[in-house]
Amino acid sequence: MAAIETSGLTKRYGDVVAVDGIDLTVEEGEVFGFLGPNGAGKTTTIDLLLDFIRPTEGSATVLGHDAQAETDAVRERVGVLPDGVGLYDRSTGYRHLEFAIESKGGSETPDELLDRVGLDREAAERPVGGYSKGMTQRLTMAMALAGDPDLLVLDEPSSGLDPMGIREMQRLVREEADSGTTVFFSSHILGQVSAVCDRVGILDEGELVTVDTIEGLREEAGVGSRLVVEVGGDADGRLGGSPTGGVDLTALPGVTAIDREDGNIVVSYTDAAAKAAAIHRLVDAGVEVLDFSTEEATLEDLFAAYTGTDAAAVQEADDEAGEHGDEASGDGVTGRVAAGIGGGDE
Ligand SMILES: Nc1ncnc2c1ncn2[C@@H]1O[C@H](COP(=O)(O)OP(=O)(O)OP(=O)(O)O)[C@@H](O)[C@H]1O
Repeated sequence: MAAIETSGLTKRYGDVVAVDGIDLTVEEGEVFGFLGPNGAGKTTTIDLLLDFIRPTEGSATVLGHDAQAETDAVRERVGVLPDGVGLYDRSTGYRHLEFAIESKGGSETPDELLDRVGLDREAAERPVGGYSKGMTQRLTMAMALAGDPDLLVLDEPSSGLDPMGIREMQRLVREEADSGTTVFFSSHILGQVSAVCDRVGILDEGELVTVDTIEGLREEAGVGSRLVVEVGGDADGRLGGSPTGGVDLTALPGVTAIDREDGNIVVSYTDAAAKAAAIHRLVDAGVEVLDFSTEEATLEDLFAAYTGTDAAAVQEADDEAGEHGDEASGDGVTGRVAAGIGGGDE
């Protein structure tokens, strides 16, 4: 049974097609990254899965239950970290956790959940109205973990976290996955998705443009990486004039092209294992390898290849998120991405 299955899932608001005929399967136990620029339709899709809104067309099942007809069964088994959560400002962190545990029929204590997300107990005694964005995000993550859900739905979970907070969140996601929980994780921050996800779906203007592993995406998008090998003076003789002469590097799995640039041999590859294999093959052929370096295709290149957007703008948003963490307002990052890559509505 799939953890999430959608068929032609569509949501229109007047002329705006927020989600456009999505067919998506997320397998049980996987960590699935739902990646897209702001305004791509990520939150709308999540809201459809949880029956916060109704589809214009199409259907969805969550953990085998119809998302619209069996909402209670779905919500019992799903932990949700929503984008822009509404907490009760005057209630303490503890009160929120007690409520979450009770409503999910959980057996854990609030302290256990606090420890898992790294929120201290003294903070949990205070009303949440005074929390920073990062503290709020940790608390809502703790609430999502209450009752040991079978599926975790995290909408931009790293929003407001500093780099260490982001790493802790990623560790939590992997821990949950290791214990069998399926994780559906939306983000516009590419590095965060690639660090934890088994597979990624890229959403652009409401359409699911591709679903694959990160490696698979690299291969399919043709934005491979390059190995630049500096070779000794007699290399040309050994290589017989062609880029690598009798040394057939293109036969290596994951190698897509061989070129010569400024006397160097440039191996383009989509599989990291090809790097060492190419060096060994050259050395075995008697070529003098003086030095080598790699130029990795960035995730920004990958994202740009799929969404036709500007990789530099995506990189800027990624950097911004990493540098400012707790201080950065989600809106600041949102505005920059929307302006840079044109996917937003703000
Ligand atoms: N209630 C609504 N009424 C009208 N349009 C809406 C509504 N909710 C969403 N939209 C539009 O649907 C599109 C998708 O929005 P959605 O919030 O799902 O995107 P997103 O990928 O989650 O982006 P973000 O990260 O900015 O939240 C946008 O163009 C948005 O303006």
